[in-house]
Amino acid sequence: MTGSITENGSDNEERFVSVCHVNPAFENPEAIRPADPDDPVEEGGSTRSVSSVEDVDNTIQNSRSPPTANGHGGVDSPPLYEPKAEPKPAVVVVRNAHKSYSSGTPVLTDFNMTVEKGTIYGLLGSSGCGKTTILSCIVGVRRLDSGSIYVFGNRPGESGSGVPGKNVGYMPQDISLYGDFTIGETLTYFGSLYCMNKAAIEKNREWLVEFLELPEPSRRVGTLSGGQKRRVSIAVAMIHDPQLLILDEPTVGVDPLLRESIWEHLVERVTKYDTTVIITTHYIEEARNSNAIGLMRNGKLLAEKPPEALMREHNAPLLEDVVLKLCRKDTDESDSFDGVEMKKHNAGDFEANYGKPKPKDENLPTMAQIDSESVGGSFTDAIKRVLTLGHKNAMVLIRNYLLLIFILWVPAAQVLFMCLALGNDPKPMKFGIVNHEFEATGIKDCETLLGYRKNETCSLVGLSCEFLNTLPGDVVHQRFYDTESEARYAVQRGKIWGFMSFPEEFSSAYYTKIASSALADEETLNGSSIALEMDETSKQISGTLKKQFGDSFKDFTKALLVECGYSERLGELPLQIIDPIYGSDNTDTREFMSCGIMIAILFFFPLITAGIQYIYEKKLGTLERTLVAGVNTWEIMAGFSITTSLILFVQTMLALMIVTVLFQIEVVGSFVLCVILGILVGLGGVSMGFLIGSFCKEEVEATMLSIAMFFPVVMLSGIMWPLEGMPIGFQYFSYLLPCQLPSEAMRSIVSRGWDFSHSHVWPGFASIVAWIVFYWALTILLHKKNLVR
Ligand SMILES: Nc1ncnc2c1ncn2[C@@H]1O[C@H](COP(=O)(O)OP(=O)(O)OP(=O)(O)O)[C@@H](O)[C@H]1O
Repeated sequence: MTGSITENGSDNEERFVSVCHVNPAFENPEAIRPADPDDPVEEGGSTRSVSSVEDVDNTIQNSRSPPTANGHGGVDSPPLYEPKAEPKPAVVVVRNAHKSYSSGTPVLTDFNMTVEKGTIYGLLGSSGCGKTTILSCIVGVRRLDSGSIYVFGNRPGESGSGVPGKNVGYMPQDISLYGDFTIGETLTYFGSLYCMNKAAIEKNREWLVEFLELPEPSRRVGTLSGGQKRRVSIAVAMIHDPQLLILDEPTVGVDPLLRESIWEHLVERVTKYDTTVIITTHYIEEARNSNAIGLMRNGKLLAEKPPEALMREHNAPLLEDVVLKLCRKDTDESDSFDGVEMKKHNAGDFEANYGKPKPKDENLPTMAQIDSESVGGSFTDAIKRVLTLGHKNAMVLIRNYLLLIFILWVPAAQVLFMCLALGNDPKPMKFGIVNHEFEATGIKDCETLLGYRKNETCSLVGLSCEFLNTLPGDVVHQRFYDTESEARYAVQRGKIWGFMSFPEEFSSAYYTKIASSALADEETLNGSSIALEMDETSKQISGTLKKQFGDSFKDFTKALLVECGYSERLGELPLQIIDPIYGSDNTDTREFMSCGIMIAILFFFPLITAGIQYIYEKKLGTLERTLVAGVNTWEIMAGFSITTSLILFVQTMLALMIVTVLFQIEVVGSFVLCVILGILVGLGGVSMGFLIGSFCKEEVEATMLSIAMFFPVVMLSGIMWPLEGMPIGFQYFSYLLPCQLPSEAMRSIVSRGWDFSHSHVWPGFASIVAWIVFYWALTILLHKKNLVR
């Protein structure tokens, strides 16, 4: 949008057009012809253009000799109307404004500005001098470090200023529109944000499409050219007929004829409806049509006067010359301070008009007041805006339906993968057997031995094989070895997890032990023991194997006792484990983990997507536009939450179906409670996503932060491992995490069937609601304090 001095006339077509052909149009539209890069303007024998403030600055930097006035190609055409002599009440007043960004370099230094009601104020200045910064402070999306701004007599954001809100129309420098929306949808969306009724939106929309020569309203914004997008952006700023119109470089990339008609329309608006317009432009001569010019340089206002007065005062036929002179003067004054720009702001022009500014507010010019009726601050309007935002979010998702399908399925797919991989009892496990009973009987395999046993009742041969036969084949893969050293070597080679060895006299000794345990001697006791040697490096494997051996041995003993005419209860431990109260004998760790996993995924996935979407909207500029439309942070969050709740409903249902249908985990309690909890947890994630999105600048930052939080939260919330397994301090700390109590509540509903009133259930709901409130409060506070990056 800006360019360097064009020596050959072909560098920057847009600007070139503005210099050579625009201004005549104001006087003589017939003189307009399309831009021709090969049609440079003669300037003192060479072709050059010094029409933008950039050019002026560059000219000063590059050579201290000014270009001749009549060589600029600008035409000494009169402005569209004469400046008005009487001072009018001020709409925008800026006093002693200071602002710097995080880099620390001051962008605004002692900046003063006054914009009168019903005027066009042309803010000129080279690239990077702070024009956009001051405009964003005026519309209330940024704050000054010090100094004050008054809009319609109030500070931006104060009730009554209507700014941000209905009283201002803001066209940011960037396009800041949704590429997937059509032109019609875009205008309807912003019109609805201003709570306009359908008829008014329709009327203004039709007019703007015609006036700004927009393509047909059904065209998607993303498919338009840069200039067309810019015109849609102007239309958005005007859709609600605001009293204050702030346009940041609206004429860049716009056809000269259209540029002329935009200016004409602005003039008409100002004269007919007393609208106030602040416009920035790099095309100096274009700004002659303003009532007042504010010339900015390095964050300060060098002059603020009607263009005619400036030209008269500086005895210059062109506004460009005035700008040049003022910039040169400023540079000279700065240089006189040993090259350090320490010159205090020259507020002479400003003071001549409005008196010496004081830190207090008493010297403010009379303030224009707005019609308080027009400020859309009612609760009904807020609800309308929330619904409009919700509708917009839904449209964005529907337009990206592949993304929507992905979003709906991802949590369910993650639950599926997690449940497939985690919490199952390990199987099969290879285990070695050294059976010395084979040597005693002379039979070398269990199959033959068991064949013998079948023909006899209470046979005291081959009990080792009887026991091995009770071990489930899909859990324990048995591998036979002749000696312990062979089996031990196999363990050392990592081929088996351990081995068991049966003594030669195992059958008779074990029978003696169970039949007359009180009389059993040392030899009998030794002979009835099975020795286990194991690789204990994996507690899950060795623990599962030991449990399996214990269970199978109990079953084997009971069967033997019955076969030999004894009560099977002799084979039971004194510790009787009766039917479980909750869960079942064969409940695996997956059942324990699945609820926590579901909660963790339903929290973190929306967290990341919300954070990324928020940052995307920030970068796109649509968030800024929405805020300038008077939408509050809570309304944006509520609008997003409406759409997300529907998505979360589907996500929770799908995740629960995976758990119940595919993994056969029965939901003993209320399914509805589970769904509500899932949605609340997702909303908790969304709320935290907003918080993260507020202080992260880039999507990658938000993603990395979310990933960094995922594992600690999951690990410390008792999802993978019972809380009792953690150091006591961490156990208490885990109650402060957003997933801990909801996981416990979900587990209690699913596995134990407890209802909402249970002390393990309601705290899960209460804690996630508290977290949502906390995240919302913090996000709103960040926005209020302007700490959003
Ligand atoms: N968010 C930000 N963080 C840090 N620095 C910023 C930020 N926005 C702007 N700046 C810096 O502040 C200075 C003024 O920027 P600003 O956008 O207000 O200039 P401008 O006059 O509007 O420029 P242009 O005409 O090119 O749009 C520039 O140096 C810019 O790099």
